[in-house]
Amino acid sequence: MSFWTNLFESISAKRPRPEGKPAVSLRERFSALRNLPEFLRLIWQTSPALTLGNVALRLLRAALPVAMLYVAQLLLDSVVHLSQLPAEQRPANLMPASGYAALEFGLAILSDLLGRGTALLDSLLGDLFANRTSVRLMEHAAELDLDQFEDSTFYDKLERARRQTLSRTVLMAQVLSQAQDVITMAFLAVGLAAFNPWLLLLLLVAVVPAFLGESHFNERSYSLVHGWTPERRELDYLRQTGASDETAKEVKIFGLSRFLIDRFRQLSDEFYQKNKDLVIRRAGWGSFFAAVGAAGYYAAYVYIIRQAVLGQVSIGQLTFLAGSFARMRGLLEGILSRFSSVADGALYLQDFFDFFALRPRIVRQELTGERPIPFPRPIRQGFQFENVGFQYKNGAKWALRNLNFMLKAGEKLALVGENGAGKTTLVKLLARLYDPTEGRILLDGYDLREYDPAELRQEIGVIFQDFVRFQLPAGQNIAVGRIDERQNQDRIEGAAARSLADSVIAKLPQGYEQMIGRRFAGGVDLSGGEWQKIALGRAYMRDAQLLILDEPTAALDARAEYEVFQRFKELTQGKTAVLISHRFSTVRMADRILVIENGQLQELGSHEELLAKGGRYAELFQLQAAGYR
Ligand SMILES: Nc1ncnc2c1ncn2[C@@H]1O[C@H](COP(=O)(O)OP(=O)(O)OP(=O)(O)O)[C@@H](O)[C@H]1O
Repeated sequence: MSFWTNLFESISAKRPRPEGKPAVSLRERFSALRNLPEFLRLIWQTSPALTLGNVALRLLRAALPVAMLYVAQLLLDSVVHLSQLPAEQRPANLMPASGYAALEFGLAILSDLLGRGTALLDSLLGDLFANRTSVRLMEHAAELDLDQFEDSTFYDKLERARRQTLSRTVLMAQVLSQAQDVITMAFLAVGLAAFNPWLLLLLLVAVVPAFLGESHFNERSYSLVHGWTPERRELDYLRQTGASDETAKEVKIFGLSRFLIDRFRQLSDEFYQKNKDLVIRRAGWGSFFAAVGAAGYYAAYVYIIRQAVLGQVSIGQLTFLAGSFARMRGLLEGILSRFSSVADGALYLQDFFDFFALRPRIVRQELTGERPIPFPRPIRQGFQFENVGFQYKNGAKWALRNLNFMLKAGEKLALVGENGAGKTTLVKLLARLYDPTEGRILLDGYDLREYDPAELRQEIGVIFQDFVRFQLPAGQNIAVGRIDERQNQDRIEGAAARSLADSVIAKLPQGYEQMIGRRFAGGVDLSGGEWQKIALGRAYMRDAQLLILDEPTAALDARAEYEVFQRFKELTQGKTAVLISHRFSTVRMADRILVIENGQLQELGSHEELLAKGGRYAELFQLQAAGYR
């Protein structure tokens, strides 16, 4: 005990632990193995036929080594027997030996075929499993809440779960090979134990140190990689920012590439150094343990040869035993070292399952016991904010507080306020991307949380100021507003006409089929205002009862903006709408205007009322008007 403890302490003496990240204990590694049954279940679900085939081939392969060794023993003994016959009798007695030789040849061919068969099934099953897993990861990520995406520990989890997609297929092959080798071992052990059980013990002594060493270094490397997840994310970010179409413009103008490259180099060098120390120590100790293993093997070999010399075993048995011992040593070493990589794989699986264990919190809730509450069509009263307050998880202050007002059905409400006042946050609460931290929002008398979030979102169309520029054909870029209608060309063109995107698309060489954005071959990029018209088209694509436009016209020229809003009033007749804008020419078209300051409601009323009141709105309006005079 103390020898090994000292040994391992000396191995790890000079290695600083990755900052703040505790190493993974052997117990944790063992307990991570409990993830394997679930993992195997997932593999089985991927393809029962491929899994069964794989297992069957491996079972056959497991029995082959002992069969081959045994046939070799018979062959040798019969050759020795043959050599002891008078020369003239030999040709007539060739049969058993040549039969064994043919059998051995057959087994060798079979072994090769089975090896290739399992490799093939492994690769097919692995590919299928990796694809299914990626799909499941995407599906699950789609179910989660926005604030979960804004949490960096969540991202680290997602990152580790994603990164391991490939290694999971390796893990699968390892688990299966492990089972196969254990069975082969069992066959060989029976033969060896029948000869002398002490040889089995010698075998363990020869191999266990190598296993412990391997296990120790695997644990170190898992801790290192695990502890470095945030930095690796940063590395990816730097790599991407340094060379992507979205950032190239600013990186060039500001001359940022040196800054980004230096940071990348610094981080990657640091990781390289840490990893280098580890791999060097691992190689050194690995050689030492291999020597211990070899000494054990040769001790056994000498013993078996001695028995042969004493005439206690035949030459055939000598080859069988020496072969078995060598083979078992190889197998046992393989099993033990694979055990630690399987245990590591199982630790990574923990990240994977942890990610799937995350549950969205924004779901339908039963608050009044009346369920399910169908979404009102049409909305009769509107959205009532009752003392609504909201604080971002990672935000120090309240983004919104004490909000009390009614967004009436059919009303066009404009939100006005300085940068960071809380306008976008209010809109996110309406779409239930977040739930209020305090207070509640009622829709026609029921808490928003009582409606099905998916149904709610179907009835709300939001175009955010940072809308996504999808790298898709123009028509599809509008169709994302109602993706199930993407084949409905009339609807797409109707939406484009309302948002003025039709004139943009008319100028594109391939019209609605034109790929936009620069990411893919043949893509054409648009100006900021042209993109905005496309994004606005998404709002019209959707037949929603509540339309929210968060600074939808910021990039539009004056004429386009005027036209957009003229149409907007007509086209959203009877619908409820919320507009966020910093342009008062737009804002004044709304029925009522809500002024937010520091997350609090400051004023609420029509343009005329607020001007007459001479408060904050009047002040901001005059300020902007003065700029035009
Ligand atoms: N995801 C987030 N996590 C933490 N804080 C946030 C987050 N999003 C916004 N905030 C903070 O909440 C406050 C309100 O932000 P919000 O985006 O609602 O402002 P806004 O009125 O829409 O501003 P702008 O006119 O600049 O678009 C700001 O102080 C902002 O820093």
